[in-house]
Amino acid sequence: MTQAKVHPVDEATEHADEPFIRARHVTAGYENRRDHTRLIALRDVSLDVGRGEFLAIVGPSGCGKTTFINMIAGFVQPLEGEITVGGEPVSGPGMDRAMVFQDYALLPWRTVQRNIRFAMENRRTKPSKDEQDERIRKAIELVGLTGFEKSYPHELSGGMRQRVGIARALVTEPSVLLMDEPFGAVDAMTREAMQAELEKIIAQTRQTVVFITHSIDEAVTLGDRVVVVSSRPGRIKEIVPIDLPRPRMDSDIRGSQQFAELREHIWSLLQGEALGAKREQS
Ligand SMILES: Nc1ncnc2c1ncn2[C@@H]1O[C@H](COP(=O)(O)OP(=O)(O)OP(=O)(O)O)[C@@H](O)[C@H]1O
Repeated sequence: MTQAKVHPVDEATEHADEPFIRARHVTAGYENRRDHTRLIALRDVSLDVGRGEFLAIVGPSGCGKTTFINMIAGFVQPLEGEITVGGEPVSGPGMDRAMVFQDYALLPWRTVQRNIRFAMENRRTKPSKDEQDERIRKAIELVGLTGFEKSYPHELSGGMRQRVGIARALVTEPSVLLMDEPFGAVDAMTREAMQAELEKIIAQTRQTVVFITHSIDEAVTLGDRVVVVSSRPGRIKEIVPIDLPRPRMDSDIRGSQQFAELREHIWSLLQGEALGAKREQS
């Protein structure tokens, strides 16, 4: 893999006060046409994400995390409020935003190279064939899959498949990377390796990242800030700044007192939510 220039934390957060993604009083939900009811997934969420910031989101199952990033992606429209990216209201999907899914969402009949090319096909404005080839080569190099261009997904491990998913997201050179529990399906060791690689990749590409995870460790390891969402209908419970130096995969940082305190604090916020949800059900 190409050696990454790893940036210190103050560089990563220097733009955090210059909002790039803005959610203003966003409420989202889903209509049930059969019984004419409406489920509110998220209520009155306002949040700014700085350009180049890595924002991690944690919260109990069903609190609306996926709904939130689907709104940034333009797949779901808010019932109330507005989301803007780079000052423009989000009205649908666009090349400036790319999603990485937990289940990789690769096309099994296509090679690695052709899965990545897929992101640039069927677009109104797309790069020339030569430019596409060059971008695919670079993306494959960035995620460390050089030599596997002609492999099919079934010939790859889970971690390698997700690297293809990441390369496919990077190849359109989006300004925003949306990641929905991207390492949830890989084993614990691969997960740690992928976290380290993602940290290096983002240090090079400098995208703004919104990253959903169920792992507090992962959120503290990767995030410039961690948003803790309450149980459904999701609201922002607390935004925790993570002022740890990078790279965070360093064992001195992950084993530090400060890391442990942040983990403990987020855990206590989430524990309250899990217990709250139980009380509501009984
Ligand atoms: N397409 C849909 N139609 C109807 N209801 C939906 C739809 N998508 C999500 N929901 C509901 O909206 C709520 C929020 O779902 P969402 O997937 O956003 O939560 P989440 O926090 O990402 O959950 P998890 O952590 O389990 O992935 C849930 O109650 C879910 O059942």
